[in-house]
Amino acid sequence: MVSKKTPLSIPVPSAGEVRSAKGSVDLSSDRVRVTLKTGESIEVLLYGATVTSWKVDGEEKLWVSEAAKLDGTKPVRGGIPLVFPCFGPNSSALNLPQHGFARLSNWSFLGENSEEPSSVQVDFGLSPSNIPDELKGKWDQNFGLIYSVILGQKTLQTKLVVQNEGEEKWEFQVLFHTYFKVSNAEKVSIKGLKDVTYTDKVLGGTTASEDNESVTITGETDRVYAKVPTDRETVIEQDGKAVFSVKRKNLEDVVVWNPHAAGAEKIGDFEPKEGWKEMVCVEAGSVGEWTTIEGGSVWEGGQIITLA
Ligand SMILES: O=P(O)(O)OC[C@H]1O[C@H](O)[C@H](O)[C@@H](O)[C@@H]1O
Repeated sequence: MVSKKTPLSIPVPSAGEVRSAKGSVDLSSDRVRVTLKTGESIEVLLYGATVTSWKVDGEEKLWVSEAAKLDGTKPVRGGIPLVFPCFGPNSSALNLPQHGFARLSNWSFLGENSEEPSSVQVDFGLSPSNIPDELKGKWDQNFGLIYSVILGQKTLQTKLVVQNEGEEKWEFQVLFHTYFKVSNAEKVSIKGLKDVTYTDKVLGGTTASEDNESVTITGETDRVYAKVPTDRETVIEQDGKAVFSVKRKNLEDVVVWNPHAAGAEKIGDFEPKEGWKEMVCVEAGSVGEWTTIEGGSVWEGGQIITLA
C-alpha cells in the first residue's frame, strides 16, 4: 500500500486534438483516441473508461462483439471493461450490478500525462459523483479512482490507482477484463498457471490445482486462478506461438473466460455467436479475496500486455 495521495482535481481538458512529438490525443464527446507517430492506436470510451480498440500494424488486438453497445446503455461486451469494486456474484451481496459500477459509469478525462519517451499515457478519473444516479449511495465509500492507459509500440498498459478519501477502511475487488482477439480459440494455450489453485465456476465453484502446463479452451471455461505469483507472466499462445504476454503488478489473480458456443448463445450482446472462436478473456485482477484499503491510503495495481 502506498500512502501518498494524488489529487483528482486536475483540470479537465476540452475536446479537440492535441499533437505532440510522439503522436496525437483526440478527445471527442464520448471517447479518447491516441495514435502514436509509429501508427499504433487505442480508443477509450469515457463510458466505463473501456478500452475498445488497440491496433498495431493496422491489426486489432482486442475482441469487441458486433452487438456491443458503445452508447453508454450497457457495459461494453469486449475490449477491456474495468471491474470495480466487486467481481461477479459478490456484486449482488453488495446490491450492485455484476462486476460493479466502474464499467458503467462515465469517467472524466484527466488528460495526457506521458513521461516515457516512446509511449503516451492518458488518464481517467472516477469519484462518487460520476456513478449513475440509481447506484449512488449503494456503495457508500469515499473513493477516488485514477485509471491510466499507456500505449507503447508493442505494449498496452492499464493501471488503476484507488484512493480511500475517507477515514474508515473499506474493501474492494478489481479486474481488467481483457478480451484478447485470437484467430482460433480452440488452438490457444495459456501458459503460466501451472500448479495454481483455481475455482471452476463451470463446475459449480469446485477448486482444483492446475496440472497442465497449458490451459486450453475445450468447452465453456470460467476459472479464477488465485494467487498466481506476480513474477510469472501469463502467456497466450496461438498454434504454439506466443502472441501476448501479460505482466501483473499487485494483482494476484487471473481469470480465464470463454463462453464457447452454448454460453455465447445465452449472451444477448455476444455477436456473432461464433465469435467465441476469436476471443479469450485472460483477466488480471484481485478478486479471489478482498483488498482492504485504510482511510487516507492509496492502492495501485496494473497490467502490461506485450505483443510477442
Ligand atoms: O457478462 P459479464 O457480466 O460481462 O461477465 C462476463 C464474465 O466475466 C468474468 O469472466 C466472469 O468470471 C464470468 O463468470 C462472466 O460470465
